[in-house]
Formats: sequence, C-alpha cells, structure tokens
Amino acid sequence: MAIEFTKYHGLGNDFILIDNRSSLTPVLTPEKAVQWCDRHFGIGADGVIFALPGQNGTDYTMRIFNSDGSEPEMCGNGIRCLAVFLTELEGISRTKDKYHIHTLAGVITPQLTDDGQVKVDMGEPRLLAGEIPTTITSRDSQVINQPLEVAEKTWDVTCVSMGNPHCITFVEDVAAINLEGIGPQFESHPVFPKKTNTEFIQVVNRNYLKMRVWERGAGITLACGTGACASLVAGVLNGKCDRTAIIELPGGPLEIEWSAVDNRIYMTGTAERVFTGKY
Ligand SMILES: N[C@@H](CCC[C@H](N)C(=O)O)C(=O)O
Repeated sequence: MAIEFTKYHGLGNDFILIDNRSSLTPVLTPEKAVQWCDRHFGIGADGVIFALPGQNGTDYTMRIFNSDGSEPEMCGNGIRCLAVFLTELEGISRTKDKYHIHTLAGVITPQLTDDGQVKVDMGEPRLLAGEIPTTITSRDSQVINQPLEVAEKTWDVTCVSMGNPHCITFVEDVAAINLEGIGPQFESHPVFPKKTNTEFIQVVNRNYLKMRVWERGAGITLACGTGACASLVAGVLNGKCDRTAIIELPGGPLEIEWSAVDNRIYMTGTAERVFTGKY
C-alpha cells in the first residue's frame, strides 16, 4: 500500500517526513528508507523522519534513519523540519508553537518564531570522551585540540556530542578540503566506536564561521544542524569564536548560541516544505 510523505529541507539537508502518529513503530524498515533516499531509484533525501506519538509526557517522538539505513540519535535540521510538518498535520486544531520532542538524545524543544524560522533548544553539549564516544585520551577526559592521524596527515580535533558524535577540525580554507576522500576515513576511524560526523571549520571572524561536513551515514550534505552546534562549542573551547555566531554552510546560514546562563545550545534556522506525494 502506498504511504503518504512530505519532503522538506533545512538549508538543503533534505528529509522525507512521514506521519507515524498512530504507532510507535516506524512504518518503514531501515532497508526501505535506504531505497526511498536513493537519488536515482527513489525519492531522494539525506534521511527519513518519522513523527511518532509522544513518550514520557512529551508531545511527539522523532525517529530518523540516515540514507544508509543507520539510526542516529538526533538531527538538528530534521527537527526544524519536523516542527513545521507537525504544524501542518495539526492544522486548525493546533494550539502551540513549541513542541517537546522525545529523541534518542533526550527531549529537544523546537519553537516557531514570528519571522517563520524555527529556534531549537538543543540541550547541553556533552564533552567527555566516553560520551562522544571516542577512545582518544587526554588528561581531563575532554578531547580538545588533540592530534589525530587521518589519511596520512595529523589533524587537531575537538570532539563534541550533541546526542550524536561530532569531530571538529579547524582549517585555513574549507573549500580546499577533499571531503569525499577524507570524510569516510574520519567516519570509520577506529577511535570512534559509533563512527562520527566530521566538521571542517574555517574561522572568518569571532562571530562568523564557514563549515563543510561529512555526515555519518549520509556522506556530504549541504548542512548539519547538530554539526553546526558542536562546531560552535569547539570554537569556544579553542578560544576561536564567541558564544554566538553565524555558521555558514553550503546550503545557507544557521544562527547558533551556547548560552552562558544555562549551558544549553540554541539553533535558529529555516525549514521548507518541498512537495508531498505517495510512494
Ligand atoms: N544532518 C543532521 C544530522 C543527521 C544525523 C547524522 N548523520 C548522524 O548519524 O549522527 C543534522 O542536521 O543534525
């Protein structure tokens, strides 16, 4: 039987959204998700997102399969798309502009803003090596500016978890990075037991960073919300940027703040519906 879907994107990081509110079990298997995400033989997307019933007092649950069928803990651009999708599903019965969403990374709270964007309380970054997880060791158990050998080169990396793992490295020129060549080697490096997303960051000034990303389970994408949050944290920890900055991605800008008051990360950006269909 055909399943209804809506395609969305957050800065070109694109997702197939499915109304799964009648069950806690996703209507697609990971294998089917791979086929749906295929850009030649399917609909084409970086992942499939399911809007499921809430758990433990939350409004809804989000689950996501990457385009390779693996299941990440969280997706920053995806949760903005989910928030807009939920407003469309609720229609005139909608009573709120803020949702508490159960995810594998904890409760995440997106809120629609007056200018049509979505601001997300992404929670607190996790910095301990065991929380990333990574086996890279350092004196205080945080991985900040530590050397890592990848593709016959030593990279200084900082590791941050936003529920999902991120490895950040600062470079002179993001455009010069051979993402396709080295991204997979970071992703599957033995120091990351759950693999990793990798962000290459060029600091333009203390409030403006350029980023390119190789995503775990999806490869090169035009944007990564959790990656932008993790990169701002890495920038602050390395003394390279302020606690609020614009992160410029190939698909567009995200505004990221790491609050000194509550230690939480706030991400603001767009989410656009592309089309609906049945498949
Ligand atoms: N693009 C997403 C992250 C999606 C999950 C990631 N590929 C992983 O496996 O951790 C974002 O916007 O955060």
